[in-house]
Amino acid sequence: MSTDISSQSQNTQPDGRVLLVGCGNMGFAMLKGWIEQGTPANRIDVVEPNDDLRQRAAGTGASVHADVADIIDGEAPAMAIIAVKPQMMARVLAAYKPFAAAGTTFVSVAAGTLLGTIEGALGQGSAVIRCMPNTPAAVGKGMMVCCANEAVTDKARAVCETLLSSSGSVAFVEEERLMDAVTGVSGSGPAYVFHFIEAMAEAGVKSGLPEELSKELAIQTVYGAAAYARSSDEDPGQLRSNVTSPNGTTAAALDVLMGTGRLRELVAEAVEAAAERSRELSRD
Ligand SMILES: NC(=O)c1ccc[n+]([C@@H]2O[C@H](COP(=O)([O-])OP(=O)(O)OC[C@H]3O[C@@H](n4cnc5c(N)ncnc54)[C@H](O)[C@@H]3O)[C@@H](O)[C@H]2O)c1
Ligand code: PRO
Repeated sequence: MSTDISSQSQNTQPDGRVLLVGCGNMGFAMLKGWIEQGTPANRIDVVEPNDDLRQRAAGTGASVHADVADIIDGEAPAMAIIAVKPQMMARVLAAYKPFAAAGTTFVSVAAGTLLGTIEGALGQGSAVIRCMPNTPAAVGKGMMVCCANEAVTDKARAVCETLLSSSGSVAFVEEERLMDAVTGVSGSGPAYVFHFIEAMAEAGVKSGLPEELSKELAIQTVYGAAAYARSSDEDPGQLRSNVTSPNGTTAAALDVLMGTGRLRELVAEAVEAAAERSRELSRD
């Protein structure tokens, strides 16, 4: 599903500034990732109306603005990343139409907002990429999945990949409908994993561990297992099997987790619920 465009010989740095619109949970996670991974802060503008969040963004060195009016008469950015709530997209995008007309490529991270809806709000023929990131982007370990409309040039696609890859892994899908399932797995996924960490830590306490120690064991176990799965040639099923001695402690636990109607079914149900909510948002 990924498109490897990073090997193209053309320059994939943006020919201009990068604009981030909305610097809440997801916007700030991406901003932090870009800057920590080397994107120069002095090339980034942020529009964020909330005073505290704008100050937080300013702390990265980016130029911050309370309102689009502060920048709309200036140079159009090469790329504008829109990270506001899906319900606000139409109103917010309308204010950025001049940039779209001037050739800015827009990257929307809004769940469930279709490429056609975004293009409609910015003006027909506008270049739009839909992206589903996740918050581990804040530490350079995000998963960003993108889908571009026909107006996006190969150069803009490559520039988008370069920018986003400073926050983690990037993949492109050609079929937009896949973005709903992507949202259910990697977009919302960190919340499932954080919940699993909470559950492991609570279970440790119930089994007699001190709270802080139990939390540390839960976090380090998830972190270590993910890092191992990432670097290993063996698939996760084999890695699980390697932990599981016949009739041992892990087997006793997996008898509980892998029973009929247990974790696999529960996760499938949760992922499908998120994907269905993404489809619903696209119909709003
Ligand atoms: N949080 C996640 O894990 C996550 C993951 C993937 C995608 N997303 C998507 O990211 C988007 C933002 O989600 P969030 O969780 O960061 O929400 P959030 O509420 O934390 O952030 C949205 C920000 O937009 C700002 N805003 C409101 N009006 C604005 C305007 N006119 N101009 C500029 N900024 C404005 C708000 O002040 C707020 O800080 C959503 O569309 C969501 O679907 C979020
Ligand atoms: N957070 C957003 C939501 O919950 C989109 C994916 C993760 O809607």
